[in-house]
Amino acid sequence: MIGLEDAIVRFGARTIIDGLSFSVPVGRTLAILGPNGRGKTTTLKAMLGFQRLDTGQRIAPEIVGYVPQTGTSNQRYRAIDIAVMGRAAHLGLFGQPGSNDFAIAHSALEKAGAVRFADHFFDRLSGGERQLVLLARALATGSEALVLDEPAAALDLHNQERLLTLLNALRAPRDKAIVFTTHDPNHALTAADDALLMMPDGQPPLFGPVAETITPDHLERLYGVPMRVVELDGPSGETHRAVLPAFAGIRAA
Ligand SMILES: Nc1ncnc2c1ncn2[C@@H]1O[C@H](COP(=O)(O)OP(=O)(O)OP(=O)(O)O)[C@@H](O)[C@H]1O
Repeated sequence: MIGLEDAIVRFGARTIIDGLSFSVPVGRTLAILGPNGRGKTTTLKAMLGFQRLDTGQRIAPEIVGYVPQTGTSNQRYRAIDIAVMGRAAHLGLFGQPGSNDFAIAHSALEKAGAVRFADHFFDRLSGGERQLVLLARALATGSEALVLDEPAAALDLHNQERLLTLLNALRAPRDKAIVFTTHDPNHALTAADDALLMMPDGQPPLFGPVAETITPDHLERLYGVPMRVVELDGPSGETHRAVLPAFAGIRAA
């Protein structure tokens, strides 16, 4: 289980998180959505214990797999070395990773679809490739909780589809609590059970199953953009619901 209970976070005079409560049990996936600067990353950091709470409590297991937003790195580590860092919490203060830790890291790179650049230097990888390596590091922790900050942000459409397939593969055994942030409501519809909508202008957040939270009305309030629902045929004939901003229909000048 991972989440927050009555959490308040203030930066100076600004209250970014105001009495937020939600929890994600093992077996469920939560998508967090909200406008830029609303507090999604701050919420993840609060859950991870990287951000101090003014009041309230974090709920989290001792080890959490965390995939931060991709940053740059000038450290000359290979992808496999980054993945094996996920084992750090199991090694003790001066412990060195052994062959078992490297085997776990290698298998995590395989799961994340990043094994082909296991021996490449991290700082030479593209933003999307780095994100896959950081996902492997999170998987290598073996934690029952996985927290991903905008995992699709640097990915092209093909790799977004791969990431969503991967998130669903991680979700399928129902043995992890998974939390990810996204700016695309369709990612929530595709790969999450629940959604937390961090509404603007001091409005209370909405938390619940995606079928009840990812609706045009709520999304219009969330982003201030008119939204439409479209029904799409899936590969095996089933119907999928997708949401589109109305600007997707704007005629080009
Ligand atoms: N350590 C800090 N000190 C002061 N202000 C901060 C700090 N960290 C974040 N903020 C501010 O808190 C607000 C929320 O930031 P946060 O990164 O959580 O937003 P976000 O919803 O993840 O945004 P985005 O969608 O743009 O990534 C922003 O206005 C940010 O500038």
